[in-house]
Amino acid sequence: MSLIVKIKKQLDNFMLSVDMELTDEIVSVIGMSGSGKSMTLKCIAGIETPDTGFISLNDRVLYDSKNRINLHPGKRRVGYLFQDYALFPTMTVMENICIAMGHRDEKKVKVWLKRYGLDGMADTYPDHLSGGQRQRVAMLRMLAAKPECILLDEPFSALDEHVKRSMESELMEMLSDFHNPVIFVSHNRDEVYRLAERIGSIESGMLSAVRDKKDFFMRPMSVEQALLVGCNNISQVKWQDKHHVLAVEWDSVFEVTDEQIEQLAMDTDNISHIGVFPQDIIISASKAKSVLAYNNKNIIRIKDYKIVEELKTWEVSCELNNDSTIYANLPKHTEANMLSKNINDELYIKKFYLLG
Ligand SMILES: Nc1ncnc2c1ncn2[C@@H]1O[C@H](COP(=O)(O)OP(=O)(O)OP(=O)(O)O)[C@@H](O)[C@H]1O
Repeated sequence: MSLIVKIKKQLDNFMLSVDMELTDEIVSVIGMSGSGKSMTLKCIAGIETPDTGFISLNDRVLYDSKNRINLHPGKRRVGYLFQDYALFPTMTVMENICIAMGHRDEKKVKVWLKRYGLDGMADTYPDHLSGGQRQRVAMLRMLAAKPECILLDEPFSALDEHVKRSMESELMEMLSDFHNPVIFVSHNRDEVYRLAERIGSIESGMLSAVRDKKDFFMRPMSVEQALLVGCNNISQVKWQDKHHVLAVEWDSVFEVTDEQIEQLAMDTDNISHIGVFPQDIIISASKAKSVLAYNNKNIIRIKDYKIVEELKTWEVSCELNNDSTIYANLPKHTEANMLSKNINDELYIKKFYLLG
């Protein structure tokens, strides 16, 4: 079971370049808005045509610019689930699914409908279904066509928050019998972390190496990857010597260990920025002693701060002398009044990432 995609396509403002190989697994493609995620899926599905390259699915060539092969979308055996489901509005649920099967097997469809909470809805038209029901029909229709690969483009974005989670587990259940490649595009970090096994990001038009999801989330390597995984405190750096970098925007020196250098996937010359997750910042004075071992390194001095109550955390936005801002997160169980008493004028950085 494999999907090989090696394509280039000139878009309005940049060249999209994708080189990836999937087996029986769920890979998530993430990236900023407009980075080319949907275009990548459309090229695989055959709705858009790359300028050059090659796409194959289980050894069937879907697209090959050199040999002028460009299979019609209907012949690719690629299931594509859009954000807006695109059911045929003038067909009932039964008809929508049967047309994808290529034949009418009402008995089988009724079993599927029952299994996915759509019992008695065979004769209903899409207009009369809720968002979650339409989503289930679209998923069943996609699977009824027996695809050899599935592309999911923001499949839950049109659903209410409480429906999203149940649709997500239903989708995972449906996919548990699907031993073929799946590509999943979503803006929602939690969703990506739960569903995907590996992740790749599109940065400046280029798909990065597709990495294990834990590694991707815990060890961002570039500024874009850092922002995508929530490591949103970023500063440019200048090397002072082999073990020290100056974070320019924060006017602070950070000590780089040999271990960090060994773990780098790039040359230290290519390090341009430093990134810190909001949860890796210690802001309370009571903890200061334990971190004094940092010996005046990995400390950022602040001028002022504001505390904003978020749903799950306290967000502390700290203003620096040069007016830049650093965000720290504290668990919700920290009392707000304790918080304000304990904040001093220094932030202690527990962990930071060197970014290229
Ligand atoms: N047919 C086309 N020809 C050239 N460029 C296009 C075409 N369609 C879209 N684009 C451009 O391609 C870029 C990528 O669009 P795409 O929809 O793939 O982004 P995306 O990463 O899916 O964004 P979002 O997360 O906002 O959905 C956009 O800048 C868009 O203007």
